[in-house]
Formats: sequence, structure tokens, C-alpha cells
Amino acid sequence: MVVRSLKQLLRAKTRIMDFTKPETVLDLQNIRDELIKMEDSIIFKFIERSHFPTCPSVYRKNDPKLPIPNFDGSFLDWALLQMEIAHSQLRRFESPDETPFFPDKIRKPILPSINYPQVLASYAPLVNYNGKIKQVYEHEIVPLISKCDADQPENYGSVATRDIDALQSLSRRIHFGKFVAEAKFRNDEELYTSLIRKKDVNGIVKHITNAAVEEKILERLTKKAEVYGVDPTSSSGERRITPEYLVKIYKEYVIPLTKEVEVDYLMRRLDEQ
Ligand SMILES: O=C(O)C(=O)C[C@]1(C(=O)O)C=C[C@@H](O)C=C1
Repeated sequence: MVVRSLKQLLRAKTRIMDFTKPETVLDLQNIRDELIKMEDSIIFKFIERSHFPTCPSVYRKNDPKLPIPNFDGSFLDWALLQMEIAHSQLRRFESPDETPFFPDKIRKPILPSINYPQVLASYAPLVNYNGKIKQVYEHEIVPLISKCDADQPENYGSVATRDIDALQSLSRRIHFGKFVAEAKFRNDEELYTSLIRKKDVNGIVKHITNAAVEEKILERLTKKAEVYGVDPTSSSGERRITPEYLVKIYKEYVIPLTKEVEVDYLMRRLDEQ
């Protein structure tokens, strides 16, 4: 009897989001646990980027230092597009938690489809904030997380690969707002239906906001940045990612953009029924 209940306890504790099981995907606690795990990947990706200077040429459209034949865009745009073309063929964007930066240019997978059960509304892929995420990343986040303000041609490739990793993690985190929104909608359909009918954006923002959860996120990030952001082997204790910058990035960009995704998703939610 004791053994059985212990097993049950373990099972309950190890419940995680599984995209083939809709009931695990729309459990708000599972979603929040996943968001917590994503904090670690985002911090580590920022740390990887922080070893390099800003390298503005990487983000400049058609920069003469980085000529790319038959391409209209920045070096990062080009690199990200090549990566998405490869990843699309590996089935990356079939997963409902992945949102491409170039939805019109990706390819069909080489691998057979998984046919995930549909948990989000059918328009979910159209809720795509990647343009805005890239804008914010290049203009606001890179200057905060780079080692210094400088161009370093020998590291353009390394910078672009670090940027792609960071952008993909940020995109996944921010677009998780769709799962949060769907879970909240199903938990209180009456309330959200009435707010959506009235097009009451402020009311929706008020109801999706949980100040206590946000405060906890910022507290946890401060602690994580203190631990991960310092190289324990470095005698000078030099900081790589400071708690101050990490909190600023979450408070000013990551959480507000997640909420924007939630609101956008919810505002269209009644068209689906
Ligand atoms: O956890 C939630 O309820 C969310 O809506 C996600 C999130 C976030 O971005 O982490 C956004 C808004 C809430 O105020 C709290 C947290």
C-alpha cells in the first residue's frame, strides 16, 4: 500500500508536458514548470553569446563586409534562414511549440509526420511574434549581453550561431504564451468569452496577469544569474550575465511579449468555435 502511494506520488511529481497527450499540455502547472526550465536554456544561451562583442555588421541589411549573393537581408537573417530550412526538414516546425522566423520559406519534413493531437486553436501558427522578437533581440538584448561594443570579423560566424540559439530559445518561451492562453481560456471559458466579445483588451491583460508568479520569476532569475553568471573557476569572479540585466530583459521584453502573444491568441479565440 505504502509502495503504491509512493509510486503514485512519483508519477504525479514527474508529470511533464507531452505533446502527444493533450491533458498534460493544457495543465497550467506543467506549462509553468516548462517555462522555468526554459529560463536555464535562455541564460546559458546568453552566456554563450556574452563571449563575443556586439558585431553590428552581423545585423545590418546587405552589409558590404558580408556580401551574400542573391539575398536581401542581414548576415544573421541569411544564417537563420539556412538553419530553419535544415530544421524544417528535420520536422522541427511540426511541433506545436516551435514557431519559424521564415514561415514562408521553410520546407516539408523528410521525416514522416507525427500527427500531434491538436490542442491549440487552428490559427495558432499565425500568432507569430518572431519579427518583433528578432527586432528586440538585435536592438535591446545584444547590447546588454555582449562582451563589449566592437566589430570582430573573425567571429561573425560564431556570433550568428549563438544568436540563432538564443533567438530560438526566446521564441519558444514567448510563444508558449499560446499554451498559457488556451489553458486559461479553458479554465474560465465564461469570463474570457465575455471579455473577448467586448473586445476588452485591458480586461484580458488584467486577468492573464499574475503578479505573484512574475515576481517569483524575477527573484529566481536573480538567483540563477548569480550562480550561473559567474565563472566559479575565475579568481577575479568576473560576471558574464548580471542579475540586473537578466531581470531587465525578462521584465521589459520576455514577459510583456509573452502576454502580447496570450492576448493576441485569446482575441481570436471565439472565431474558432
Ligand atoms: O504563468 C502565467 O500565468 C503566465 O501568463 C505567464 C507569465 C510569464 O510570461 O511568465 C505571463 C504573465 C503572468 O503575469 C505571469 C507569467
